Amino acid sequence: MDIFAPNLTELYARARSDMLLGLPVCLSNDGCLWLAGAVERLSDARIAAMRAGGKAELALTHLRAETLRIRVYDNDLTRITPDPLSSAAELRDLVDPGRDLNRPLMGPFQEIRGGVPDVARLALRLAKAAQLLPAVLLCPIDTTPKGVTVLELGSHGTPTRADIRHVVNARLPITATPAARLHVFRPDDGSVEHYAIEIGQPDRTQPVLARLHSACFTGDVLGSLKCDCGPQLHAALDKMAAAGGGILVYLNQEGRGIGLANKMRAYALQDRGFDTVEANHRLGYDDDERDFTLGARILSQMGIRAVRLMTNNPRKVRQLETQGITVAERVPLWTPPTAENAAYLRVKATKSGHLK
Ligand SMILES: Nc1nc2c(ncn2[C@@H]2O[C@H](COP(=O)(O)OP(=O)(O)OP(=O)(O)O)[C@@H](O)[C@H]2O)c(=O)[nH]1
Ligand SMILES: [Zn+2]
Repeated sequence: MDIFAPNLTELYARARSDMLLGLPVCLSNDGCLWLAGAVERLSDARIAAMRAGGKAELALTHLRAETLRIRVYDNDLTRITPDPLSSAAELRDLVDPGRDLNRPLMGPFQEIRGGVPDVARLALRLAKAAQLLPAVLLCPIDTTPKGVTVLELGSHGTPTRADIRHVVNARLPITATPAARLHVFRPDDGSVEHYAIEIGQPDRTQPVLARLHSACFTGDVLGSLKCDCGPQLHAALDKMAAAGGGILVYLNQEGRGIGLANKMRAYALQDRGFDTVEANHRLGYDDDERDFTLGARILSQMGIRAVRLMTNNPRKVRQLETQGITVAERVPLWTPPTAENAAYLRVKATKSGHLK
């Protein structure tokens, strides 16, 4: 095997980057070839070239389909035949919920049944991994155009979770305590880095006070009043400092894993009356796209086997436990609600199963 040839993890990472660049990727399934590109990023010229053969499918998640009242035949996704003349902007209109209310009479849509939904499923997965709107254009082709990344379905399987490596750590005195260190972790699939803030010298022979915090640029950095992230972050660090030790894993899964651009799309929908869960669904995303197993792997690498986890979210507890980290205790982490975040916190409790 050619030592410079990308392995499966590296190929998927390339395909994800291509999607983000607006380049189609080639998906090969049982000898059939498809070009697949994320609608959000495709130019008119690339769409025209992809559709040169005359056939095309537009794939959306079932959640986006439900918003557009499109029938779903493939459980988690739907495929429709796009208008042969539709421009890049018109396709984007269809997939971007920010425009739904401007164009209330979209449709009727021509659903596609049969065929191979697995190709669409993989393409949607790549668009999500690139934190784009989960909507892809798929066009069958005869030969792979030069330079296009090729992924084969089935034969190689899909890559398992990439390893994550400790890169560096250094002392970082912070407001909560001068006794803090920042560790940086880097996944092998070229995705975003994650951090761990180690407070004091936690006793690893006992369950360690820990938190998995998900990035929230608006709350953590700007002090947004729409959520409780900033106050939770600082309360957690203060409690760890008061207890003499702890580890806060800072996962760069902004917006529950959909990225800041999509979170802001969701906020715009919330200003039109949708709640935090409904807004994600209208985008085509699940309400929570985070992978907490990353947190478990970071904790394991730091020599942590058991934790007292500061959270109100039972999913975090479950996912840590399935990854072999013992959650000896769940420590509630409440901050006083504000007029701006009360409704958001209520929806987390009623729809997302957050505990009191
Ligand atoms: N998509 C979306 N993400 C949001 C919204 N409000 C906050 N977030 C994100 O939600 C996440 C909140 O993370 P956490 O506080 O770690 O998680 P949690 O599920 O609330 O659980 P605990 O705080 O541990 O109880 C962050 O990634 C925020 O960016 C929203 O309205 N929509
Ligand atoms: Zn937040």
